Amino acid sequence: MTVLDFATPQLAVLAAAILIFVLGRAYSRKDDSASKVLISLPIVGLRKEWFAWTLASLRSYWFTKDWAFDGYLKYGKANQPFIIPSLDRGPMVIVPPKQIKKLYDLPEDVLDIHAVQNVTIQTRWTIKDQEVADNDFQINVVRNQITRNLGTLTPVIARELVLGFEQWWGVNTEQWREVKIWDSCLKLVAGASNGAFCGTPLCRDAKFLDLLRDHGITVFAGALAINSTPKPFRAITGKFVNLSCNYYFRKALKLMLPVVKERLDNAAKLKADTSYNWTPPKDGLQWLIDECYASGDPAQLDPERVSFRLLFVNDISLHSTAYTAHNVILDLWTTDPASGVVETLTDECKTVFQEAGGKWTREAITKLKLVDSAIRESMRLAPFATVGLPRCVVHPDGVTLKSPELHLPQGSMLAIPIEPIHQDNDIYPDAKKFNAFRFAQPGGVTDILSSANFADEAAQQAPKSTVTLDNAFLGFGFGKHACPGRFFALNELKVFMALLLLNYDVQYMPSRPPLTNRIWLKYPQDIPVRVRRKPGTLLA
Ligand code: HEM
Repeated sequence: MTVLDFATPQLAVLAAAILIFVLGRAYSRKDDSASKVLISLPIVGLRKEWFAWTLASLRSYWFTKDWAFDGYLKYGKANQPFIIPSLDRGPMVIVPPKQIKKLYDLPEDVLDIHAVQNVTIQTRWTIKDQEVADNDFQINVVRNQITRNLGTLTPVIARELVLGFEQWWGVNTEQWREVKIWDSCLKLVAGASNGAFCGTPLCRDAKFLDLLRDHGITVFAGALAINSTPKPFRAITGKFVNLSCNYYFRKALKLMLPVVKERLDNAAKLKADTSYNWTPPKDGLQWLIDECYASGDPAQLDPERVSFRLLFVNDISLHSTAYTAHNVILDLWTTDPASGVVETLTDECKTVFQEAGGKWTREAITKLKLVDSAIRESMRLAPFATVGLPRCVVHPDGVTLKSPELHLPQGSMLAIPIEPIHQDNDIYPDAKKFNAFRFAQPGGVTDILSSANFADEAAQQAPKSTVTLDNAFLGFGFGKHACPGRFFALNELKVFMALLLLNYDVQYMPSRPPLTNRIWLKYPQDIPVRVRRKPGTLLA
């Protein structure tokens, strides 16, 4: 017997003891001054047991959704904030619906989003070029040029979606084809979005589109893994995630760099000589380059940095849009076929398309009111987070709420119970049901807003587009940091649905395939769906 053989059981016990202690310390919030005050709030999910916070944090991996609904019914609806432990974010103060407006309109120096976002996606490890995260003028491009130019971009998106559907869903009008719905939505959305972001050849390069998918998922899943690792060990997870993100970045860079360099070269020549024979394309990449020039900082024109900005816009837009498209498909083709919902939507698309002279333009797309309602309804039922929109109280004096009187100290992490609000029967009658036309009916919206919780909102009675924000529909966020890409996303989703409804049959599924819930996140399973091209179909 060697010394090692003898020592192994003792060493294992010692190592386990140290690990439990470190984990206990890491997840324990007792030393945290913010937590001391917050502990006075009701906590859902915490048991009276040893290492209570550690164990509750670990359980949050499976039970966050249950806790959010329990706490919402017990406290949130009575306008009482409550806490749920969370593996990756520590104790989260769940804001009751009536307090959302007051809190989420507070200035940045009181309630911060940037530091929280940097932690949420662990920019230190996931974003190779920190300048892209810190000086994020790609957001301006989304908010301004991309949104203002939807007229130019809509035919491009339609063209790429037609090609994408033909490639991934096929053109056979006789035989059904099985497609993995999540992956095919990712491919379709990546191609269409990049038609608008950077045009051909990249938007048709299947390898590039897969890399966008892989980089995005590595950033988000990697960040979740880092945040779920006890603090003393985060650098280990971080390094691993960093290597994975860089691997996909390098591969995507190889494909992006020649395109970006050519653009920068042409843009520089045009700047130097206005008679230079080149018309700048109207797309996201070109507007990014314009912003780089506008910054007055030559370092922004580095081709690798510009490429990373393009990749970053994909990171923040691809999965959320594909997730929504995938949910709308699952919601529509699990409605009762006898309800005629799919046929009504198809008729709307046919009428609008014919009136527009057989072309999908921005103007035509805005007329698809029923499709818009179906998308908003699907986003209501399946937001990507059970509790989301995290913010941190950063002001040294904290934040004091009135009725009920409550002080939230500096360091408090806030989040909104998105799914419980979206599924509250007092706000949305028959809330668990997918009612595709709920938001197209003025009466339906009035009923929602005149519910007891939202009586102060009852004035807004018009039917609501998916891009309209309110504190009972949080799919695109709320307040000044609500999604600036929502106009682009909705426009793209409507083109997507119109092309699908006009050109493909989808086989009805017996029941709505469930989403997977892990911590606060909801994500799709890659369900096979049977599709077939309609004969004599209308394309773009
Ligand atoms: C259906 C698709 C989408 C969904 C569900 C979605 C959802 C959201 C949500 C909920 C937020 C707010 C996060 C918070 O307050 O903490 C957000 C922010 C953001 N989204 Fe989207 N998004 C979508 C598509 C897009 C697209 C297509 C783009 C870009 C073209 C985009 C760009 C952004 C940016 C830049 C922010 C950060 C805004 C800021 O920090 O001020 N999103 N998105």
